Amino acid sequence: MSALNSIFSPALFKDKNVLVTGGGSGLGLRAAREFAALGATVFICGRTQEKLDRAVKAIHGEGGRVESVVCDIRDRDAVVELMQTVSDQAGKLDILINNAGGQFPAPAETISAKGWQAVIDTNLTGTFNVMQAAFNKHFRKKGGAVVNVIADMWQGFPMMAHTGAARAAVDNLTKTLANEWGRHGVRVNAVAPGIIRTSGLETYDPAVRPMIEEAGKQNQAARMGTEAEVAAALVFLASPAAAYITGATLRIDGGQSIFHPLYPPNGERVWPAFDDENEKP
Ligand SMILES: CCCCCCC/C=C/C(=O)SCCNC(=O)CCNC(=O)[C@H](O)C(C)(C)COP(=O)(O)OP(=O)(O)OC[C@H]1O[C@@H](n2cnc3c(N)ncnc32)[C@H](O)[C@@H]1OP(=O)(O)O
Ligand SMILES: NC(=O)C1=CN([C@@H]2O[C@H](COP(=O)(O)OP(=O)(O)OC[C@H]3O[C@@H](n4cnc5c(N)ncnc54)[C@H](OP(=O)(O)O)[C@@H]3O)[C@@H](O)[C@H]2O)C=CC1
Repeated sequence: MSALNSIFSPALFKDKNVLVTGGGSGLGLRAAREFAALGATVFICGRTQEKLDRAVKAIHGEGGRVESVVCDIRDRDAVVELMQTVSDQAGKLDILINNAGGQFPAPAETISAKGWQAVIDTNLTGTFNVMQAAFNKHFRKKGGAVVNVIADMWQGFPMMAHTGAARAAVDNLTKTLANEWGRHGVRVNAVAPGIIRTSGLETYDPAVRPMIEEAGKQNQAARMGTEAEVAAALVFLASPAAAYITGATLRIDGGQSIFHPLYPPNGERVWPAFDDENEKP
């Protein structure tokens, strides 16, 4: 069935139910399409009905099974209800892709109290709300797999102090919950995308886009990542191929997070003569 040229077996997620938060757009939508194409029944959630409706239409158009639920992950009660809806409609949840999130670029000194709180509530508390509710309703008894989507914040996250702090916290939560829930058969991992060309980037102020375009080339691939490249990692970590992987964070960033001044991106070299010497046939 797959219109996505997936390298994974088409029945990989047959009889599996997957929840993708923020599945109405960008990375979440791409992941939802991949899971559906690989046989899963997919639930997507987000705050905006129209976005979810468009996503459902797209996945149905590809022959996939998908349901949508409007839910703000910051609202604990709504998240508990979301898990009940999955239970009522599908009986169980097997995989959680904790992808919903967002922030706004701003120098730290300008972030308002409300702005800080909104980003922490969304990316840290919201992500925790969904994991906790999924565990209590579904995973405690039957196990499952969680993949959290965080960000490349290992060198700090200039212009993104709020989300850098929240994502570092989720990196740590990933390890904590992998330990706490392992005995219940639950694996908890994360992916850390670098800069990925998605519709999400278009929500940012046009004034910062040139900076993002430039930052997107600062990696060994010298380009932004694609939604498909992140979705492939999400599928892998959620699949039985990753049965022995838990508490890990996979960086999908073309090497952005391991930037080294001796080997900057774009093939530039600090000592070209040395390089030329080595490259003689
Ligand atoms: C910088 C170079 C490197 C770039 C690397 C990029 C890597 C990451 C990319 C991505 O993640 S892609 C996109 C993901 N999608 C988004 O980020 C979408 C946009 N973000 C959101 O919707 C966030 O979830 C939100 C901002 C937390 C929205 O929360 P909420 O709906 O509650 O927001 P509001 O009620 O509108 O605002 C609350 C509070 O926040 C302040 N605020 C919002 N936007 C801005 C802004 N652009 N600049 C300054 N402040 C902002 C807003 O003003 C409110 O505070 P007060 O004004 O009332 O004090
Ligand atoms: N693109 C990139 O370069 C990178 C992205 N990321 C992260 O990856 C994830 C996906 O981003 P991307 O696809 O690029 O951007 P999008 O903005 O397209 O995706 C974010 C999704 O999350 C949903 N969402 C946001 N806040 C909430 C909330 N409180 N409750 C429920 N759903 C919510 C949005 O839907 P709605 O607004 O309808 O609620 C939207 O569908 C985000 O966490 C993002 O920060 C991380 C690193 C880099």
